[in-house]
Order: sequence, then structure tokens, then C-alpha cells
Amino acid sequence: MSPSALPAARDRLRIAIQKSGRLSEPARALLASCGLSWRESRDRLFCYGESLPVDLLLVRDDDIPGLIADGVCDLGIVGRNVLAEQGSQRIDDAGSVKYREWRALGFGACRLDIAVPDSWEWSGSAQLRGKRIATSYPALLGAWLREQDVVADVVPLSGSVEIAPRLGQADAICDLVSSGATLAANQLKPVLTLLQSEAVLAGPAVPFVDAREELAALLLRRLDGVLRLKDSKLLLFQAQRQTLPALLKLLPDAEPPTMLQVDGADTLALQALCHGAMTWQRLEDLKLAGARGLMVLPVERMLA
Ligand SMILES: Nc1ncnc2c1ncn2[C@@H]1O[C@H](COP(=O)(O)OP(=O)(O)OP(=O)(O)O)[C@@H](O)[C@H]1O
Ligand SMILES: O=P(O)(O)OC[C@H]1O[C@H](OP(=O)(O)OP(=O)(O)O)[C@H](O)[C@@H]1O
Ligand SMILES: [Mg+2]
Repeated sequence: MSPSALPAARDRLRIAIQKSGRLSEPARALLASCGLSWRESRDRLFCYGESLPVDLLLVRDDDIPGLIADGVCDLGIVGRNVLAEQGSQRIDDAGSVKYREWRALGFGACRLDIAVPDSWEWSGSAQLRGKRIATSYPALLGAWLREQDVVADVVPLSGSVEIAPRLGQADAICDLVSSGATLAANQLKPVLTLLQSEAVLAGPAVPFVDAREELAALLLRRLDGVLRLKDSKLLLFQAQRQTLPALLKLLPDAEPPTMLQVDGADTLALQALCHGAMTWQRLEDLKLAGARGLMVLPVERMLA
């Protein structure tokens, strides 16, 4: 199939991801870990799915909500901030948003914050009355201001928002913050969080009515397996039966362990899938509580 002629047939799933930017590599890596592979096209905007009928469309992240709402793409990986900002423009006849967040993906974490000059003594949202607030998120900021009953002047900017107060364009800002370094470099401080964001898998609010439904379900099953195993490890050890209660207390993040009796009634061999980080400190605590021959193994795949 020529990449310029996108298929009209609905027996393939089409996923939009960011072409280049913070979310592009992690999004691709996550889909690849779900067993997807693609044939690269020369223009690198459309990648034909080889291992499964799941194609990739590489686009600007701002276009992803519209592509899903219009049915051009079936799913998309995009920041919750972008999805939420555009929600009010993507309404169906019944007044509901046409897409929804299917899964939070655990990368691209950031917050949408209000920030004010370091010199301000912050006393609360009423302080923003009559002020000019620069933002790339006018819909989210506008909705929040209405909720707070604060009338302020929203100054929409598409980027470099943090510099607006220094340029005299605005008094405060509302923008994405991760480390806080950009705010600090511009003598601003965060005072309120409007939204906690991360990359999400977005899809239509209603089910597919054709072969895509089964494909989407397969992808979600694999995705859930991958997300569940993030940071998960298989812990193997031996212990005396009477030490078990103390050991299990140290493993609150573990699935119920599999136990095997070895070497008489009192010695057990255990294996437990643990979802938290398995640090040296934890292993030392387990050893002190009676665990022997501790081994931590990576878990590659899981199908519940
Ligand atoms: N500082 C940050 N730290 C972590 N995640 C962030 C940060 N800034 C943005 N993000 C998340 O990454 C997403 C993509 O950010 P990026 O800067 O790559 O977007 P962009 O410049 O709008 O890209 P595009 O060219 O696709 O429009 C944001 O929408 C947000 O969800
Ligand atoms: O809190 P920090 O870790 O400093 O990150 C915050 C900055 O990151 C993003 O900008 P980005 O670097 O993507 O630039 P852009 O928005 O101009 O593309 C965001 O718009 C902030 O400016
Ligand atoms: Mg963008």
C-alpha cells in the first residue's frame, strides 16, 4: 500500500503519536514492547504495521485529539493536558466529549501550574482578579477562573510563556512545569496546580463496531501487562515457615507468593511478583527477617 493512500477499510487500527518531541520515543517504545512493529515509510509520517494490523501516524501532538474525534485515527498517545485543553471543542450531538482517556501511561509527567513573580506575596486565587495571565492553555485556564469566580485577562501564547511577565505582556502565567527550572530561570514561582498530567492512550468514547474492537482489546491486554510489569520483579527466596508472617509484612507490594515445601516441613521455597522497587535495603531487611538465597529476577512479559 502506498503511504499516501491511507486505507478507508476499518479492519486495521490506526494510532497517532507525536512525530518528534518529548512523547515520540517513549510512545514508540511502549507500543513496540506490546509486540508491534512497523515498516518505515520514506516520508516517515505513516508506518505500516507488520506484526499486527496496527499502523502509526506521526503528527503534531496538538492534532491528535482532533484526529481521534474526527475518526481519522482510532487511538492516540498524547499528554492529558492537550486532551483536556481541546475537550470543549470536540463535543458530539449529545454534548459529550468524543474521546476519552483509555489508560495513563506513566511517562511525560508534568503539571499545569499558575506561576507568579517571585516578588509577589501569594495570598490565593482572588489575587489574580483583573490581572493578565499568559498561557498556551486558554480553555483550561478560562474554565478554572470561572470556577473560582475570578475575572482576569487571559493572554493566549503558543510558546515561551514564562518570559511574558518580564516582557510586560502579562502579570502571571499558566503553563506546564516539570522540574521548575524554566520558572526559576524567569524569576517565577508556582502557586497553584490546575492539572496533573502524563502521557495517556486516548480513544473514542464509544466502542468500535468492526474488527478494530478486537484489535483494540488485544492491544489493551498487552498494554496492561506491560504497564503492570513496570518496576516489577520476581523475588525468589527460601525461609523457615515460622518467619513467613514477618517476611510478608515486608512485601506489601507483592502478589500472593507461590510456596513449595523443601527439605522437611519447615523450609519453604517462595516466589513472589513484587511491584515496587527492590532496593538493596529491602533485600537486607528481608534477610534480617529470615529470608535466605534471595534472588531478584526481571519479568519480561505477563498475560493475566
Ligand atoms: N517539561 C516537561 N516535562 C515533562 N513533560 C512535559 C514537559 N513539557 C511538556 N511535557 C509533556 O510532553 C508533551 C509534549 O511536549 P513537547 O514539548 O514535545 O510538545 P510540542 O512542542 O507541543 O510538540 P509538537 O511539535 O508535537 O506540537 C506535552 O504536551 C506534555 O504532556
Ligand atoms: O519545569 P521545566 O522542567 O523547566 O519544564 C517546563 C518547560 O517545559 C516545556 O517547554 P519545552 O522545553 O518543551 O519548550 P516549548 O514549550 O517551547 O516547546 C514547558 O512549556 C515549560 O516551558
Ligand atoms: Mg504541540
